[in-house]
Amino acid sequence: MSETAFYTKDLSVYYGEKQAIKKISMDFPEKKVVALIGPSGCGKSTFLRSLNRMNDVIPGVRVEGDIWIGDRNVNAPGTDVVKLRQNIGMVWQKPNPFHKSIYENIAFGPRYHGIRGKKQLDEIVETSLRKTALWDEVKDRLHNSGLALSGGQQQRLCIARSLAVQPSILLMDEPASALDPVSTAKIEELIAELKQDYCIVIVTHNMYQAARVSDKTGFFLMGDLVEYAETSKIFTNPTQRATDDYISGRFG
Ligand SMILES: Nc1ncnc2c1ncn2[C@@H]1O[C@H](COP(=O)(O)OP(=O)(O)OP(=O)(O)O)[C@@H](O)[C@H]1O
Repeated sequence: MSETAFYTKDLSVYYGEKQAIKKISMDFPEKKVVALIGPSGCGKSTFLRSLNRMNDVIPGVRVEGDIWIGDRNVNAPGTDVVKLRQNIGMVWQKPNPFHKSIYENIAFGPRYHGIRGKKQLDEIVETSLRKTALWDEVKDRLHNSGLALSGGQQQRLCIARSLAVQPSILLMDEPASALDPVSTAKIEELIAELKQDYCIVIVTHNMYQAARVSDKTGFFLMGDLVEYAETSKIFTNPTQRATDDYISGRFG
């Protein structure tokens, strides 16, 4: 049995009057991958973004309920959101490196959090790039722009950038949907490696991908969490009719 990395309790998210997430309670184990699946508009991304308070920046959003990491409630008013996002990293659908060198993309976060020594920053850059299997591909051009990399490399750079500030949880919103099949396979391999050290939550439209990379899967429908179980169970023997209909392609 894994320890719980964090969990939500009755988490609801509203856009104005519209309730997009309905009282979701869900636990996320350490060193496991959890996939969030469901048809377009069911609330997967809204739920994911609420986990590190990214929804705070969207006007008109209201959040109710709790997110607990140990004995700290992410939604408590006194939460330091910068520290929170250091601990809960985020990778978006489209790779979004800074308009900076490969080195600076990685060093930016640690420097922001107070690390100044060149030797230490060099080490963080190398370790982060090694963790995302990019080091050998870029070690001779660390001072070239991150934007000169291929799409797949840019996405791995963005993952490396998240890792550089030593998170314990990584949120990934369709991290491979903008990539070609070879780059997608590399991201999936990387997820399998990274889960040795991190709790990973991934939103994906691709059910094969959910089945390949995740240990647990949650099926969302119209803001509800319909079913949440081991991935093998969800894909072979779901208990809910709606889950069965979705995974067998009868809707969505
Ligand atoms: N900024 C916003 N303002 C108002 N409503 C929004 C906003 N973002 C999302 N919604 C609505 O909230 C609901 C959930 O959207 P969300 O993007 O979380 O779903 P999703 O399952 O991630 O969809 P997709 O798979 O298409 O990305 C949808 O009805 C959507 O229209």
